[in-house]
Amino acid sequence: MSNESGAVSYPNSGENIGMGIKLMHNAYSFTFDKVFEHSASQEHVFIEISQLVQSALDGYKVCIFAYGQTGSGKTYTMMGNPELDDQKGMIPRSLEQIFQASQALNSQGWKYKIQASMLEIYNETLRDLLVMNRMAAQDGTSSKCSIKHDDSGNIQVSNLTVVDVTSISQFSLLLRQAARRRSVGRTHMNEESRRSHCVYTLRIFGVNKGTAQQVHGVLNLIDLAGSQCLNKSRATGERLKETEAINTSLSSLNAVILSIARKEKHVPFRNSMLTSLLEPCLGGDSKTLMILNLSPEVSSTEESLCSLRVAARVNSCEIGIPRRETQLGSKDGDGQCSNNIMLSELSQAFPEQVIAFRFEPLISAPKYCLCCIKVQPPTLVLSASFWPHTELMIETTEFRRGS
Ligand SMILES: Nc1ncnc2c1ncn2[C@@H]1O[C@H](COP(=O)(O)OP(=O)(O)OP(=O)(O)O)[C@@H](O)[C@H]1O
Repeated sequence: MSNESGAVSYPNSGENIGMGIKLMHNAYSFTFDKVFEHSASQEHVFIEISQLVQSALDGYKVCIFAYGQTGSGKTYTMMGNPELDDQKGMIPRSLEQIFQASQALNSQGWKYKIQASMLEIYNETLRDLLVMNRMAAQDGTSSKCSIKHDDSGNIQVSNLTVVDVTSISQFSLLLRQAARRRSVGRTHMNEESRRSHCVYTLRIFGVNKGTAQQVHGVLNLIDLAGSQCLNKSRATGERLKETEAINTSLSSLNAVILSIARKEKHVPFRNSMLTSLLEPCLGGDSKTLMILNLSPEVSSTEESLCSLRVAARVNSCEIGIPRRETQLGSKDGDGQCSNNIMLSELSQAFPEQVIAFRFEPLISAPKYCLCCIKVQPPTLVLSASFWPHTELMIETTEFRRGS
């Protein structure tokens, strides 16, 4: 099969196979963690991101977003056709994996609760895609969604419908409902263009009855509206207003990415709804992955080059250390752990390096096993296992961002 499609080609020798992409016959060349050729299947793409999805079940905040020019295949990649096995996109596949993996963990004492919410940002307004009474939401008689920052810097969306999801079929129904409600319009570039940014959120709460360990992970899957040159779009009226709003919010996203890449003190997260909502993913302790969709047509070269440059900048961003949200609930009687003592001992041993910790009583070990994940800049993680009245044991493991 040819390794060239329109203005885009892929190196077929050397160390960049599977990671390199070239535009306009080698005029511009880029390298990313992974580059898929146009013939790659949905399954093939999902294999690459499945480990990241899995880490939401382990208690991480995970954000996966698709970026690219209008008509380049973002919605196809993220949603695809959920009814057809080979065309299912990342969103239905992620939910299936979360459900299957959570069920497999039942045998180890884990019980999970999964909640879903779905919203779109249309012309700088938040719209709840799962609200029961859509008419009331549209005519303004129901409470409007808005972004709230709590005292600990976390972001909440007020008045957003959150649904407990108990099966894959129920989630599919919610996806269909959201897809029907998402703002779609016909444009010069795409028959069915999504005119909004869409955020699908899964909150995952896990409790282990045996160990009293709790995890709270979040999986954000985001299908951004497509960027589009105004003069190419031939948009007028409502479509023009939408295109301007989309381009403005994508410019804000680019400004945020540039600011993070330059390690500036002030990052302009609050300049748009999109960047306010993405703040915890881009500026915090999440594991974040960007999927860039490109149109291979020669006529799209200019847009493709802009998108590739944005992606290269994202690739160079250091967004912080992913943090796992997990804690040990108290256990009765025999199982009571002296957490505070152990933690303070450990913190004294390694001041300012302890960024996260988890308790994992091993089956055959004493109840007081503490596993501590420690970070030593730039990329080394020390993990220490600690039993009271025994020596601190330290081992080193390599730490990779985004894995
Ligand atoms: N890999 C693919 N295989 C088959 N069809 C595809 C693929 N990628 C995109 N398409 C088709 O191309 C068209 C445009 O794709 P899609 O709507 O996903 O683009 P988009 O980037 O989401 O556009 P917009 O930003 O305008 O919403 C759709 O008809 C879609 O089914």
